[in-house]
Amino acid sequence: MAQADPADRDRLIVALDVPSVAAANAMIEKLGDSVGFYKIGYQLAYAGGLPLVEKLARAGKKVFVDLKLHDIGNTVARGVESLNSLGATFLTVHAYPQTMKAAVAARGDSGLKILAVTVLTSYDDSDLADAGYRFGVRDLVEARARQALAIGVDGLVCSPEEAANLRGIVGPDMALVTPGIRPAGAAAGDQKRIMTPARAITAGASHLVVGRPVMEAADPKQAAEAIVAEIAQAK
Ligand SMILES: O=c1ccn([C@@H]2O[C@H](COP(=O)(O)O)[C@@H](O)[C@H]2O)c(=O)[nH]1
Repeated sequence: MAQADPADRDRLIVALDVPSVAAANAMIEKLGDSVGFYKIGYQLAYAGGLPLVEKLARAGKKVFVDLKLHDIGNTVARGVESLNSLGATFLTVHAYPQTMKAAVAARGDSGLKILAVTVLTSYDDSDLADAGYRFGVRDLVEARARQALAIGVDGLVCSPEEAANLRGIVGPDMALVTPGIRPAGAAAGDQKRIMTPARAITAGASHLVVGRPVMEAADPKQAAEAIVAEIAQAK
């Protein structure tokens, strides 16, 4: 397959959801140049994977640390300070005002960008009602996006279903990072608010987060390359 434009390639973020550093290294090796941006979340970070952030950054890859911080402001700030120097591009916090303010203040000018998780893509309106919220997904995502914008957060994690509406609210520059991506025919799994890569890009997503459709593919490299090709066609 022809070499992808690095700008298109870096709009795909592959979630390294694996149980060990050895499994992560094997997948990174397998994916080679097809992937330029990786996400490290709970599973790998808690299995000793945080040092991989620096290793990947030194190798010229971008890294999204998806720890979804949420605690009292002081603890969030100290956590962000510990992560500032790893060389990551993105760090997630939950979109609560105290949490977002603490994270934005603590990232300073380190270069780390704070992303606020609006409403998890595995949630629908009934999940929010079960959790005691009086808002549906669309309204809560929008309210949190407006708060994040006012606080100076660098980007939002949302479903691609909300991307077009949020792009109109936050303007062209803020990162809209969308999990819930499923190539045509792929199993949704526990994701409830999903779109194909092409539709997500057209809707205004800046980055697509993809885990299982790449990680569990028979040929992960081919799966990643197909998503990058879809991004290139849709932009
Ligand atoms: O709202 C959110 C926030 C984060 N995620 C993370 O993205 C990946 C998606 O993986 P898939 O296998 O493609 O479903 C995963 O690491 C989640 O923790 C999310 O899905 N939704």
